[in-house]
Amino acid sequence: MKPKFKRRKPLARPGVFDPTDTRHVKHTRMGVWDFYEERPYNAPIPYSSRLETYAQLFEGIPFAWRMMKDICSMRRCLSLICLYILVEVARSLIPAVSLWYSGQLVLLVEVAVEKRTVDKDILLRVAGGRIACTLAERILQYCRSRITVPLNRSIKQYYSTHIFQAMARLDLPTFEDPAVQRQLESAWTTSWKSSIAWETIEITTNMFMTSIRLLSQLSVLINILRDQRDGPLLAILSFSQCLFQWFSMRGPSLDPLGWLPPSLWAATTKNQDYIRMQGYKHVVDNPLHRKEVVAGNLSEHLSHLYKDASARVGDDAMDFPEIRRAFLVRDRLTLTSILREPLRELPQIVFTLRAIQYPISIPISLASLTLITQTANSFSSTLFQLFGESFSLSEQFASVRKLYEISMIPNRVVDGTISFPENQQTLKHGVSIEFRNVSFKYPGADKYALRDVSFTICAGQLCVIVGVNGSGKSTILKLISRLYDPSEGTILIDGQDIKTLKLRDLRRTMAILFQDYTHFPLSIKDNIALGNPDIAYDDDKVREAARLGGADGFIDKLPDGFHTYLDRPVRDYYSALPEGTTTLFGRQVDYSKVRGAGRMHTSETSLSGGQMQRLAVARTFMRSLVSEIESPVGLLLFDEPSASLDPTAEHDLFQRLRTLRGSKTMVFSSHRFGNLTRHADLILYMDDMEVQEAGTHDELIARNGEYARVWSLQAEAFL
Ligand SMILES: Nc1ncnc2c1ncn2[C@@H]1O[C@H](COP(=O)(O)OP(=O)(O)OP(=O)(O)O)[C@@H](O)[C@H]1O
Repeated sequence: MKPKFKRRKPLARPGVFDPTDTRHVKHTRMGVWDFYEERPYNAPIPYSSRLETYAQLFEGIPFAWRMMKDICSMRRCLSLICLYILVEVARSLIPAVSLWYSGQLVLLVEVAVEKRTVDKDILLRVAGGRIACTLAERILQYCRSRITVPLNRSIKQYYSTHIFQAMARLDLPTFEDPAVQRQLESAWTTSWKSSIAWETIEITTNMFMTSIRLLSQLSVLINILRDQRDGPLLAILSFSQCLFQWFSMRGPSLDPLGWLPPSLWAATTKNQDYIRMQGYKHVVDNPLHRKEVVAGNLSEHLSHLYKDASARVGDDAMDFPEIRRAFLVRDRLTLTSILREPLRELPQIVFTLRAIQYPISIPISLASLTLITQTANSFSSTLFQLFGESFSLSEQFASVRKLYEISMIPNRVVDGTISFPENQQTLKHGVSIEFRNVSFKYPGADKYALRDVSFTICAGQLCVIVGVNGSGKSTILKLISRLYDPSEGTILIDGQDIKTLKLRDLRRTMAILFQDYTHFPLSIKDNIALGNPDIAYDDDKVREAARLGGADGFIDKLPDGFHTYLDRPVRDYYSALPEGTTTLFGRQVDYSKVRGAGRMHTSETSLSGGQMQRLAVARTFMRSLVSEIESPVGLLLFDEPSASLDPTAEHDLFQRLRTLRGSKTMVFSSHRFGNLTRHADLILYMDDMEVQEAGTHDELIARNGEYARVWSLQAEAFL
C-alpha cells in the first residue's frame, strides 16, 4: 500500500536551519526576495518570546551595571547623572499633580452647578496650580536639555574610544572572520552614530519614571473612584477598552501576545535583473570605478542597462528591509480592527444606559465621567508604555552586552610569553629563521597555500624567494611576521618556536613591506611616521625616511608638502543650491568665494603607482632609521618592493637597502631575478605551494632546473 503522505526530506542536522526543508521552513515571496522562516520544532510555549525578552534583560544586567560604573567614573558625569535623575523624577510627578488639580476643578464645577456659588479662593488656587504645573514642565524640560547635551557628548566620546580600541586590537584572521565582522557591525552601527550607553540611560530612567508616574496616577485614580457610585465599573470599562486597543493596534504579524518564539529566518534573491541593477548602482556610485566609466564611455550604456533591468523588475525592486517592513505593517481588515473604534465609546454608552435605568438619580455627573475616563485612560496608557519600555530595555541591554563583548573577542593568533631578543645587541647581526615541515591553509580555504615547506635562513643572510604567481611567496612572509599561524609544522626564530615569543617584541624586530601595501587616509607625514611608532613624532626622521624611499622629491613639489592628504577622511559640506544655477531672485550660485575663503580643495591629490610605492618604502625605512646600536630591527621583509618602480629608482632602492641592511637578515619575494638573486646567500624557488629548489644563484644555475630555465628566459630578453 502506498503511504498516505509523501515522506519529506529530513533536516541535514537536527536543529539547524535548512531552507530546503519545507516541513520546518516556511517560504514567503516578498517582491524579488525569497523569505525562509523556520517553523517552531515543538508546539510554541505560551509567552515564550516574552520570557526570552526578560531572560535577555536579566543577562544584560551585569553589563548595564558595568556601563553605569564606567560612566560614573568619567569626569563630571556622576554629578550630571544625579541632576538628570532629579529632573526626571520631578517631571514624572507633574502629570499626577495636574490630574489632581483637574479633579479639584471638576469638583468645584459640580459644587457650583449644585449650589450656584463658587469658592473664588479655591478656584484661584486650583487655576494657579495648573498654570504652575505647565510652567514647571517647561522649565524642567529646559534643564533636561542643558544636562543631557554635555552628558551625551562625554559618554559618546568614551564609547567611541572603547569601540576603536576593541577593533584596533584584533589580529588579521580574527578580523577577517565574517562572524566577527557581523559581531562588530552590530556593536558599532548604532554606537558610532548615536550612543548605546546614552540611549540605555534614557530608557532605564524613562522606565523608572514611568513606574513612578503609574503609581502616582493610580493613587489619584483611587482617590477619585472612592466617592463615586459606578465609578469602578466605568474605570474598568475604560481600562479594558484601552487594553483591547493596545493589543489590536500591534497587529497579528507583530505577535502581540508573545506566543511565538523569536523566529529564525534568512532571505535571498535569485532575480538576476535585480542583482544586476545593484551591480550597476555600485559601478556608478563608487569613485573607484569612475575612471573606467569615463574612459570606457560607459555612462550612456550603463544608464540603458539600468533602465532596462529596472523595467523588467518593476515595482518589486525594493531592498529587503524595506519590503519586509511593508509586509509586517500592512493593514489587515480584522474583526479586532473593526471593533476597535466602536469600543472606544463603551464607557459613554454604559453611562447613558445607567442614566436610562435610573433616570431619577443619575449615578454620577457627566463631568465625573470625563474625569474617570481621562484618569483611567492616562493610567492604562502609562501602564502599556511601561510594557513597551521593558521590551526596549531588554533590546538595549542586549546592545550594551554586545558593546562590551567586542572587547573580549579572543584573537586567533595567541600571544607568546618569552621576551625577544634576550640581548638587543644581537639584532645587528640579524636573526635566523627556520621552517620545519610548515603547511598552511588560509582560514576558510580548502586548498593549501603552503605544503610541507622546510628551509633555514641563517642570521645575517640575504634570502630571495622567487617563483610563479600564487606559489606561496607572500604567504611565507606573512607566516614569518605571524599574521597567521601555520596549520602544521613549526617556525623557529633564533632557534625558538615563534609561537612562544611575545608578539610585540617579535614585530618590533621586523621591518616589513607587503606587496599589497595600503596608504592610510592620513597626511603623507603620518603615513611615513606610522612606520615606526617609537620615533613617529620626529619630523627629521620622517624626512630622512622619505629621502631613503626616494619620495622626498615629489612630496616637496606638492602644494601642502608633507601635510598633503592623499585620501582626505573628512568631506567638506555644501549647501543644497546647485552650482551654476540661478536662485528664484536671480542670484548666481557660485561656490568659488566661500570655497576660496575656506581654502577648500576641489579635488583630491593623486600620486602615480611608482610614487605610491616610494611612500610605502619610506614607511618601511622608518623602522631602520635609529642608529645601528639602538635599532630594534634584525629582520627586513620585502614583498616585491620594486614592482612599480622605474629602473633607476629600482637600482637606487636596492643600493640603499643593501647599505641599510648592514649585516641583518633580509628576505625578499620577487619575480625579477637579475639584481637581487646574484647577491643572495639563499634562493628559494617556489612552485605549486612547495620549495622546489634551494641554493645560491650559481648552485641553482649549475643544477639546471626550473630556476635556471626562468633565469635564462629573463636574461634572453636583454640579449
Ligand atoms: N587571504 C587569502 N585567503 C585565501 N587564500 C589566499 C589568500 N591570500 C592568498 N591566498 C592563496 O594562497 C596561495 C598563495 O598565495 P601567495 O600570495 O602567497 O602567492 P605569491 O607566490 O605571493 O603570488 P604572487 O607572485 O602573485 O604575488 C594562492 O593560491 C592564493 O590564491
